Amino acid sequence: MQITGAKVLASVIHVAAAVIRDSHGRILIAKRPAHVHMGNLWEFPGGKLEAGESARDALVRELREELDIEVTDAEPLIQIHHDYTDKSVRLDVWTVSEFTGNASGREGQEVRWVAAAELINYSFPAANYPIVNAAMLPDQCFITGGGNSVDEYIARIVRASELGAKLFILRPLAVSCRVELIQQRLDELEILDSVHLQWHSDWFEGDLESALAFAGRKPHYGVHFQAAFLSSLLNAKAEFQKGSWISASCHGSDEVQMAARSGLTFALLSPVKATKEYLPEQLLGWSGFTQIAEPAGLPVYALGGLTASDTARAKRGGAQGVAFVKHWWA
Ligand SMILES: Nc1nc2c([nH]c(=O)n2[C@H]2C[C@H](O)[C@@H](COP(=O)(O)OP(=O)(O)OP(=O)(O)O)O2)c(=O)[nH]1
Repeated sequence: MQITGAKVLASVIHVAAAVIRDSHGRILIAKRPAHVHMGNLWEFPGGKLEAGESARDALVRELREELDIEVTDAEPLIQIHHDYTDKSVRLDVWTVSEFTGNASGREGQEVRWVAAAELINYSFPAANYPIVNAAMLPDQCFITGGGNSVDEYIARIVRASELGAKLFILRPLAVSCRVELIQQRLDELEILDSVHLQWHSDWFEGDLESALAFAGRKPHYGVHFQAAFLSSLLNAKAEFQKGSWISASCHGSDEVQMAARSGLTFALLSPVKATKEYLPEQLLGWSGFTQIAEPAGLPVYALGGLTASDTARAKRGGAQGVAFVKHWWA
């Protein structure tokens, strides 16, 4: 216990928790008992670290004790620091896709396998908002180039989705084209029902309200903003519609922190590696990226001179995954 002035602060409780996925991509959630902290809310299974225990070891032990499963592989997903009124927690969240055994509530707790998109229909503790986003987001984000013709633009998106792309940031075409035309063309394509489309704010000439309203049109729509919009987004936070994904491009620690405070779904952080637009001294490199992304408290994609083959490296460095334009659009 630490005493600062009139305030008595309990030390931070360090917790390891897991987003456990089955072979259908469903995620396991458990209901916290009524009498405990954050009782009756849903959680990602896990628990407190014991003295001297690593987060990974605690995760393996807790999942064995609580669910009767044996973890065979786990990778870090996101770290969250959250101050509740009565305690502060640090949640080390991992993705577990490989385990043996049939998960059951060994301590009598209700457990449920749910589709990632359904997570927003469950009540979690306040700290879990970014964890739910990280659980829903894929590990690659495809940013479109400008495109000189509508047909070519649509064909490239279809081709990428056929190859497994799940998240796109749609930048406006280089030629004049109304957003409704692209929307209509994309809505006709069944293959795009299961992908997420982040419409770039440039489609709306920087009009925040129109952009947010557009994002609310369909469950798989969202809107992506340049960093210049971050302070307006902080003010507009209350207007974000439940389920709409709102994202922003960031270039440093202050911007990423503002994106997190605004409650954005995710951020892009660049430039990690060399691109034509940046001088060598402006590059973050992987260590610079990790310093900003790891404590950010929201999912962050690494961007700048990267391709899909950098995904594992990015995740090791605290990223949700990688974002890229050139290697799929050129
Ligand atoms: N496991 C888990 N804990 C969470 C989540 N979100 C969240 O705010 N928490 C908080 C609630 C608690 O304050 C703390 C976890 O403590 P806990 O009481 O479940 O830990 P434990 O199983 O080791 O508990 P105990 O029986 O040993 O007291 O973290 C979550 O998604 N999963």
